[in-house]
Amino acid sequence: MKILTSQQMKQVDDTAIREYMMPSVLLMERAAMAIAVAGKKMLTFEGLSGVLICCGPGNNGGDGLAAARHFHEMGIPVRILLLAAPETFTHDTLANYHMALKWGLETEFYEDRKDQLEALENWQSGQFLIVDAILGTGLSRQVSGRAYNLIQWINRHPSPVLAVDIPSGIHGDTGKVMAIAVDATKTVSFGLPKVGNVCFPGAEYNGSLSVADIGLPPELLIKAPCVARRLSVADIIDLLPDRPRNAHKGTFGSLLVIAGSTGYTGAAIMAVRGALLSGTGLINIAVKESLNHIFEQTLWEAITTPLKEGEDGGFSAEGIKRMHEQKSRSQAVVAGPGWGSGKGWSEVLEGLLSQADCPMVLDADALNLLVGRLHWLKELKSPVIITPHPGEMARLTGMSIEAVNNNRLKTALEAAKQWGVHVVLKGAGTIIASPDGKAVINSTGNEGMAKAGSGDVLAGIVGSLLAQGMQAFQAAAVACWIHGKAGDVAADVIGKRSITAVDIINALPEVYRRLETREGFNENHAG
Ligand SMILES: NC(=O)C1=CN([C@@H]2O[C@H](COP(=O)(O)OP(=O)(O)OC[C@H]3O[C@@H](n4cnc5c(N)ncnc54)[C@H](O)[C@@H]3O)[C@@H](O)[C@H]2O)[C@@H](O)CC1
Ligand SMILES: [K+]
Repeated sequence: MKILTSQQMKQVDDTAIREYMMPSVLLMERAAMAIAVAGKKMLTFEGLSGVLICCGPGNNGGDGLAAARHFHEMGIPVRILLLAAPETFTHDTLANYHMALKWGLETEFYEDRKDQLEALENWQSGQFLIVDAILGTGLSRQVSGRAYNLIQWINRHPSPVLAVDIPSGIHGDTGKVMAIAVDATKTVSFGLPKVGNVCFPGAEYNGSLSVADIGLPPELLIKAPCVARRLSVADIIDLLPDRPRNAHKGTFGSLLVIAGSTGYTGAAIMAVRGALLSGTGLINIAVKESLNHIFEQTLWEAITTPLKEGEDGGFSAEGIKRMHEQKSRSQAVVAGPGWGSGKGWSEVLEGLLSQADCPMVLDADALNLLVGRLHWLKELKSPVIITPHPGEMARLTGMSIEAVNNNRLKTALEAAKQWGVHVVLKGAGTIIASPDGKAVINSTGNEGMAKAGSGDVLAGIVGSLLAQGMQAFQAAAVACWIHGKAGDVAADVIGKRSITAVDIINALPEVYRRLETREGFNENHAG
């Protein structure tokens, strides 16, 4: 599914209005009907007896005013709170304001007075639904003053909240919370989801997210430029490499994992286990000689290449030579998990990047080594995928973690373009960005996966799919989906709190089994 910026969505709306002769009030009417249908279900489900609709001056408020008519026609008591004077309304919002009056509805101005809100609280004995039509994709500045206070009141009130298009206060292009945002129970977005609906932190505020058809011409939606996409189960099934019946282990590629050091052997083991269970034919793990016995004993299915150690981490010159020989026999490399901070690893990394003759995943300590050495990524011969979490991304870019998180999509896209690598910016709603400007926002996974070792498993899955011949961007996006889904499957069985990286690994077979048997997964648009 496509994800649009506010501007891209507006372009679609404008083209529908100008070139497809769709009156803008008709689009608003369809949007309002979708809100009324969703709202009616919430009223029934929660046993509520009225709808309080909070309307801003823009078209988002117009959707709310039009929805008021539909609720009224359904016989549901409606109360309309206006945040701005009608003189400031957009054309269609004003039209719907007048229609609401003609339909016999009353409106009241939000005075920002305590007694007004106290009186509201007891309306319908407090049993009402709140419709948030304060701000939509036209949000352009920090929320302050009366709008801030009303949103604060909405968030404190026990009523369920239905957000129109996007929760008010979430920036449509970034997902950033503009000082405050409505914490919705459900959000109905129109046409296609906006970045703010799917990018965290904004995505957290949707509650459950659905996308309503408001009658925009299908061919316009198909042609519409988008800033990112979201992969469905069908996409994942489509993208996964075929497994021919007459395959041999060479068919499924050979992966070299360069990982682990004293204190961090677990990281290497988890990366290899993630890769093993993702279908690679042959896995070779390049490790320090002194640690070899650990891998021999724990990773029966992998081959180990014990290498002479360097003075401060990494390998000796002879060890590095052997590592390159092994690399030349591999279709993909995973480097970095559990390296530790020894300076010797920088030689290993520089060598890998200067002779990058197969696709490579750089994770964890390999990323820390790249800080201040991003020029090593210049003139890469093969695709490189980096998998930073926001902290690593902040160190790599020199931005603050807050700045990274406030614009995750743009940060990943710009880094990918500037450094010429594929970027997997981890965290809720992982962003996968390519150097040529493509992006995917991942929909799977849960907070239970925020545990040490989880990233190592992901690096292993990406490496495995690369070794099986997938293109770098697709391998990264599919791996993130599968990794997240394994976390979701694990959460279903043991709950989120207790999930460990090993549980994610153990859930991988079930994820692949369901994909292979095309067994349905519950799609969750809100991710
Ligand atoms: N034809 C269309 O374009 C359609 C638009 N639709 C709705 O229209 C919305 C977009 O409408 P608009 O572009 O009018 O934008 P909004 O309705 O989001 O509001 C923009 C207004 O809010 C003000 N504003 C911006 N930031 C503010 C802040 N922080 N605090 C207080 N006021 C602020 C602006 O000055 C402007 O007056 C969508 O989210 C969707 O709900 C739907 O009706 C479907 C069709
Ligand atoms: K809204």
